[in-house]
Amino acid sequence: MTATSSPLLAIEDLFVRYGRIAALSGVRLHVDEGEVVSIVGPNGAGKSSLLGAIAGLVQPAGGSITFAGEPITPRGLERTVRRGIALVPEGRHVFGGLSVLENLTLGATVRSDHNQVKAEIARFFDIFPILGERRNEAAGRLSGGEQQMLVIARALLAKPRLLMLDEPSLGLAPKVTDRVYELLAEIRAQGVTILVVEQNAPRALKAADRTYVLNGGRVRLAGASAALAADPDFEAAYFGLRTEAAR
Ligand SMILES: Nc1ncnc2c1ncn2[C@@H]1O[C@H](COP(=O)(O)OP(=O)(O)OP(=O)(O)O)[C@@H](O)[C@H]1O
Repeated sequence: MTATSSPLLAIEDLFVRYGRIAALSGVRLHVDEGEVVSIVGPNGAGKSSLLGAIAGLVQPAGGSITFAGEPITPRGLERTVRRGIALVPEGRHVFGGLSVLENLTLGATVRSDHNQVKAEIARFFDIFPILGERRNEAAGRLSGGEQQMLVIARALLAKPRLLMLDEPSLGLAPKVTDRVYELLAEIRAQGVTILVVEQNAPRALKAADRTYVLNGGRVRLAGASAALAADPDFEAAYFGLRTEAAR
């Protein structure tokens, strides 16, 4: 058992390498239960590698990841889901040939409370009637925004303690992005902890309690999102420039 004050997710000195490429070099971060935490950074900063390591999909070259007091070792996604971690990867991976309903049902394969699952799917269709109306249509025919809602709902049906999202606003119009972030606020209100990766820094800073700025595989700046939004060093950290303080 963990002490109640321990973070839900704790990462110490994490290294990830792909051959000679260092994707992460000594990352340290934590996420407390009930928090929304964002990781922002440009292309190639190491954001997806970080989520991959937490999800047990990427083998770290060093360091430790602890979730709910237990070490995460790369043993595949199903094990991760059973642990209580759900990952919504970049790029809205719906099963295009399967129906909307079949996609949702797949998210709940680790559960045996089938009536509860049905009730949760019905609730989702209440919130997004358009997806309810199209429940028997192929998911591949939905718009990008609808597919994003569907993959988030599918991840939630595994009843995660930690929901991780990789660039949920990528390629979506601002209004659709608003809707995605409204959905995340509703999910947070249900008590789910959220770790969201974004290149869209203003959006992430608005949504998250705390933010880490990642660049070149290292955390360059971290703190309460409101404070970072006003920090004159924020842009320099994001773009990997030297900050005033470092000069
Ligand atoms: N499978 C891989 N093989 C080799 N290099 C990789 C692999 N995956 C990522 N990299 C490299 O590792 C570094 C970090 O990539 P990563 O995808 O984690 O960053 P990111 O911040 O998520 O970027 P993006 O926003 O472009 O997805 C980059 O230099 C990238 O080219």
